[in-house]
Amino acid sequence: MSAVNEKKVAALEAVKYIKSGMTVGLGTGSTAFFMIEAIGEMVKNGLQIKAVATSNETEKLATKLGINVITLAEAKRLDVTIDGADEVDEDFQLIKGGGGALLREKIVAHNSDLNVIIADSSKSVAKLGKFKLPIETIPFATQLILKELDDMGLSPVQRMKGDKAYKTDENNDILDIDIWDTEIELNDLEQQLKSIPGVVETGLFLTSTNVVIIGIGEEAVIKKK
Ligand SMILES: O=C(CO)[C@H](O)[C@H](O)COP(=O)(O)O
Repeated sequence: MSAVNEKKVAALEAVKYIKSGMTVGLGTGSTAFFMIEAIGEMVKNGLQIKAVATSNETEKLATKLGINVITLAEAKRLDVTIDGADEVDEDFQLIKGGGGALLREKIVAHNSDLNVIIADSSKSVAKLGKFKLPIETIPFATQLILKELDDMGLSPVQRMKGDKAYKTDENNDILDIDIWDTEIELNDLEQQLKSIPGVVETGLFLTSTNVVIIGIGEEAVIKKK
């Protein structure tokens, strides 16, 4: 079965967590797309929810599908958030941010009672780091952070869109770094990266995930913490 179908299988399983009256966090990316599409159908059939979007792209799609999108400030707290991931390991640790929405995604996950991650089978890994870890940086500091991360042996590459720097929804930059060979433990790495002034957030999601749903062939495999 194709990755696209596996994404859909995982998304359709995840939306079973959503009930009327809930406030729901909507993730970003091609897997989250199927979840948002399914919620749009459920809303047409009478489901009543409020939703917080993790990106402008997700907000646009959700609004188009008739989902009631509110701000995080209005929501205050979310019942459940469903989002994709670039990599997920056996300990529910993630790399996220391939789609550039890691900052809002991490804020929404932090403010959610339950975090459900959906992915196709290629995202399930024994060790994080084949996928380059995205780091969101303030443009004023980006070039100096590039040098600092290079000195740490993390081979940073600034993400580009054509010949211009890629910009996040918050108008920040993204540096993609190579953590595969680093001997720094992931929690320490997260702390070290976050301690560099100008680093806004990293794509390491180490503790927020409660449920992982992986599409494997026709089947949705559910793992709970
Ligand atoms: O973190 C993300 C966006 O910032 C996405 O969840 C991640 O990149 C996975 O995307 P996709 O479902 O398209 O593979």
